[in-house]
Amino acid sequence: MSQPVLQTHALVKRFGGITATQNVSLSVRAGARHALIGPNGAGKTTLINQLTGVLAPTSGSVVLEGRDITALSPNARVGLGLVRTFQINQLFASLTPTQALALAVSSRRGLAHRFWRPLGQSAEVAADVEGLLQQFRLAELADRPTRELPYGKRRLLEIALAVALKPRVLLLDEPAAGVPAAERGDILATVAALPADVAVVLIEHDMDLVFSFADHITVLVNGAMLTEGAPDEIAADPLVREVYLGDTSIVHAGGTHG
Ligand SMILES: Nc1ncnc2c1ncn2[C@@H]1O[C@H](COP(=O)(O)OP(=O)(O)OP(=O)(O)O)[C@@H](O)[C@H]1O
Repeated sequence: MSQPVLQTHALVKRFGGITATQNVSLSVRAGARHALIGPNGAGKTTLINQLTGVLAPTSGSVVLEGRDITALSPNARVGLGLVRTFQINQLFASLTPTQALALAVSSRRGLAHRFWRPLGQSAEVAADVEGLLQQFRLAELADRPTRELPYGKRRLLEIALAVALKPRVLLLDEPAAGVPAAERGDILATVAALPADVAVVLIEHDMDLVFSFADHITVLVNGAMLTEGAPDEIAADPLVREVYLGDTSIVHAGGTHG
């Protein structure tokens, strides 16, 4: 068993009378493929926001590689290797994938102030960018403005931008959401091929993706951890099936992959 790389200890988040995170103690091992699932309103987004530092917990702590990061800003956490996927904003939409990735790679390498020099001046940056374009199946569209890319390719670029920062822990929030069926294969394949030494925490409603990807699943219900375990244990768990009653996807996914 590898060491935990990311942990929460008795995390609690209250919004007025609502407890959106109830005493959650999560442990993500180095290199894990860890999925967080739960019905709508289970508290997945609230938990991720406390991991990234967007939300401060009411009580409890977040620990990255043994270091308490509960009080650190989102940027400081990225610097320590806790990275979530970017939403491509207006600025990035006007850049090409090559330019956007060069910006991300340069910022990791501490060269951001030199980014606006013509590309190619830093051979190391160019090599990193080329590798990411290949890895994320973006090479053919590398020099088109991002806003012209098919939706699935934009989602791939979002993951590539996060990977460009060389995370220790990568938080993937619904990478396949809204992606048309024809483009989903690319997402599944690239997510499956993420570097083995990076721990990946996936939030996803698509149970086929969850069960094809995860080696460990934590189930949240009403802000609390209902259970966790290997995918086959989760798929066979009567409590989990009860929570998903009426949602046959988990039964189907467990039967297919579990
Ligand atoms: N800023 C907020 N203020 C008040 N209540 C909130 C806030 N954010 C979330 N909540 C509440 O906390 C609970 C958990 O919400 P959260 O969005 O974390 O769930 P989720 O599992 O991500 O749901 P979904 O799968 O629908 O995105 C819900 O009851 C929600 O209404």
